[in-house]
Amino acid sequence: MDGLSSKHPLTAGSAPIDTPRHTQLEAAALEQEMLHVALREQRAILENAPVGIVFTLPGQFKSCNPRICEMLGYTHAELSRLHPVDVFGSARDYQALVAEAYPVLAAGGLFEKPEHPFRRRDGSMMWARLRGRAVDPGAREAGTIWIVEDVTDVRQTLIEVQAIMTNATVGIMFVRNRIIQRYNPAFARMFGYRDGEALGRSTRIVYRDDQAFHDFGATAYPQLARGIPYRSETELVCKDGSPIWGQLNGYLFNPDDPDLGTIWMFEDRRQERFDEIQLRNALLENRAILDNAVLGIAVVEEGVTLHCNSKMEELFGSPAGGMDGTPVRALYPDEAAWGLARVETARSFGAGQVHTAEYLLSRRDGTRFWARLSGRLFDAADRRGRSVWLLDDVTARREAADAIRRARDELEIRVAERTAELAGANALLQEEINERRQAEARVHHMAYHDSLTGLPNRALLSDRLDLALKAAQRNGRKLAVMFLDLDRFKNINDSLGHATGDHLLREVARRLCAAVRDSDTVARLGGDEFVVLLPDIKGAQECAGVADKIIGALATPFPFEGHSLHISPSIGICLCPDNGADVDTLMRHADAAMYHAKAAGRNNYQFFDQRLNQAAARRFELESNLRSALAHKEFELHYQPIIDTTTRRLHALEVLLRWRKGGSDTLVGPDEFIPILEENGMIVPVGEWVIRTACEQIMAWQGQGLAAVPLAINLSARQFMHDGLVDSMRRILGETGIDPSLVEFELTETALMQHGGRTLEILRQINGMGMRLSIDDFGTGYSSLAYLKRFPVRKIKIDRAFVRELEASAEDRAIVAAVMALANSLQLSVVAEGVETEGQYALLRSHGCQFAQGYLFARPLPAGEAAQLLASSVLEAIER
Ligand SMILES: Nc1nc2c(ncn2[C@@H]2O[C@H](COP(=O)(O)O[C@H]3[C@@H](O)[C@H](n4cnc5c(=O)[nH]c(N)nc54)O[C@@H]3COP(=O)(O)O)[C@@H](O)[C@H]2O)c(=O)[nH]1
Repeated sequence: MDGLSSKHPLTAGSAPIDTPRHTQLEAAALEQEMLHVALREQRAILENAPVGIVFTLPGQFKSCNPRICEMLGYTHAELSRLHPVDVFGSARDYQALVAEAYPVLAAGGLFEKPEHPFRRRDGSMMWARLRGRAVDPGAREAGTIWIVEDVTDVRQTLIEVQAIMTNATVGIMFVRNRIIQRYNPAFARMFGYRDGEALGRSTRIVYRDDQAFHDFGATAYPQLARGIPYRSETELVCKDGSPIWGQLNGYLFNPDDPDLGTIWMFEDRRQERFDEIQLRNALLENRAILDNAVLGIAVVEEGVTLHCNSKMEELFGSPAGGMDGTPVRALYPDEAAWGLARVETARSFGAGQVHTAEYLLSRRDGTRFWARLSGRLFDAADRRGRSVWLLDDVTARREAADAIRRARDELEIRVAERTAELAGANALLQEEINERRQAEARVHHMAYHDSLTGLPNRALLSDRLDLALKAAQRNGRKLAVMFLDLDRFKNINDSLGHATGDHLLREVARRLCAAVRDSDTVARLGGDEFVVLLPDIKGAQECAGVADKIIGALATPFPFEGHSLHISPSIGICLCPDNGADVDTLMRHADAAMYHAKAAGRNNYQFFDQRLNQAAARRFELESNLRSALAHKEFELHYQPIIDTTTRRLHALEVLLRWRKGGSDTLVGPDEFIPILEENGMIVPVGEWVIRTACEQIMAWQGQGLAAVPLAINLSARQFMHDGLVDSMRRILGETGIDPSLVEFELTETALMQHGGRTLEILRQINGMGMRLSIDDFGTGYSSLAYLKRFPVRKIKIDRAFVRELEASAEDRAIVAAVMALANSLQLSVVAEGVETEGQYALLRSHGCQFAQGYLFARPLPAGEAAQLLASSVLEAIER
């Protein structure tokens, strides 16, 4: 490898020349000189050659130039000592190259290898282009000359370029004379060609048609020729004819040598174009939306309207584009409104929220309208950044809302008023309901209770008795019904007045209730009639105990307004089941027993027995017969004389009613039937009949020429209370033509007291007609000086109860004396009734009694007999 050194100079290869000696010498010297020159030149070439030159013998470097040392990093001496294999990557690599090169070298050919790796002294690899030629192809040991060209950098560059080509996402194509020289995988993918498929083909294949191919060439190549890269976005076509849109960039390889061709890079921008189209469409759509939006839309930045839609301009009365670049402040009517809007907007944006509010805004012409604004920052992080605002004219809505609010307020007022009215009405209604309920309760209570005492009435008693009967029958127990009537209550009531009577009844009710158990029922049937129901009783003995208790309870006088009232009961007792098993029977039997108690002297109790039932039956029969008695003309009048005690002559006749029951011979006395007539009200027509008949009788007697004596006609309490009494009397007087002074009416104290304030008026009317009045049964009631003074009565009649014992009773005599004194002081006449003995008569006369009536003089006489009495002879008999 030192063949390039001076030890073994290479020959010039020229042949010896046959010249003269000196000439030969000179020629030789010249030749020598020329050889030296040539040798120096060659050495200079070898030493300065940019490629490595090595002369190898089998297994050794014979010689080499500096460049190869430089390439491999060895000194010349180091390299000379190496075996060639040392500069190869491995022995196998060396062997492989020798095996590859030897046939070529042996054949005298030039062995070439574009690149082969060698290992440098520092271990790094060097890629070199190898060219070798045997010095003597026939003699391997003659050695081989190798030219070694370092292509490491070029190779690296090629690798890098290849890598770029391979991995580029853009399509790259090398073109020369519009023929495709090379293209990368990306190009192949984009245009649908396989590797190498498009090589050598015209670039026409990427154009739509010839015209496009031509047009492109006409545009691009002149530009490239001027050294200006070609750039454009263009549409090409793929192998399958589909269009492909992309960015096309073209360059000349070497502007100085256009023939080297061009390089084209194509970036597929179909997606971007699609996105752009989409974006453009979206923008167009947005623009259309904005322009057609019913809301005003504006973009605002730093208090300035950047742009807005046509609706916004319309709302503010601005021409197209008139609001762009104008301050938002101008949209507000004043500084205060603008300031408030800013503060509120800043607060919302600061909180990362959309700002929504309603503001009064100002149009371009100064008019105002209410707008609902809704602003949103483009970037929530940039509070001072750009914002978009939606604006809606809500004036109409607000006015409508105001109208609705006003209407609602008015409605609420009206509703409140109406509610108040309704509440009032409701309260009234409620009050009415309550009143009605109370009234109903009262009515119900009244229906079942006695209004005076509050005790159960007949109806409620009947219910309770019915229930008690069923319970008693179910349980096999007894019950008792006690019928209770107050003795002489009528006298107290008539003489002391209703108020006293009422008070007494209430007190009696209270004491009765206190006397029995709570489980017993005390009822008031009316008047002075009470019933006590004992629903659970063992027998008659227990009943008698209760009756005694009641009698005891009422025995204590009842104090009232300074009076000490005495009352006693007559009690009739009836037991179930002994005396009856139903309500009617028990009530009827108890009633009958009560009458029996009355008959037995009052202030006692009597148990029912069947005989009483018969009496009750008779009473019932009487009552039913009485109803037809008047029509059947079964009544007749008897007349009892009243004599003047001074002359013992007939003074008057008392008219006494008799009932010829059923037209029989026996007469029924008034004590038996008058109470019944009073009870059923028939006393009014019967009483009128009595007055009329008596008057007619007088007229008849007068017509017969008999002496005219006054007639004393009894008026019962109920008759006196009847409203038609006075008219009836006036009618009878008129119709009979009787002298009114011949008619005298006898009224009991009871009757006089029962009519209250009307009594005096009626008495005056009777008196005013010329008829006279007297007080019957005087002394049995509450004989009051006051009414004697006030009432227009002429006469009082001492009850026969005081006359009966007159001879024996000093007390009765004292009473008669007192009555006489009273009558005298009031200038009243006195009639004593029931005079049966001369002794009684004498005593009465001695007390100054002017008139007397009794069996001593005459019994009540039929009209015929009374007419005879009127004859003087009979009068003589009376006078005796
Ligand atoms: N409202 C009416 N009441 C009338 C009428 N007719 C009668 N009466 C009243 O009936 C009661 C009973 O009357 P009478 O049975 O007729 O008894 C009268 C006399 O017979 C009776 N008398 C008369 N003298 C005696 C006597 O000496 N002893 C005795 N034991 N009885 C005698 O007295 C009755 C008259 O009483 P008076 O009326 O109080 O004067 C009786 O209360 C009548 O009032 C009538 O039409 N309407």
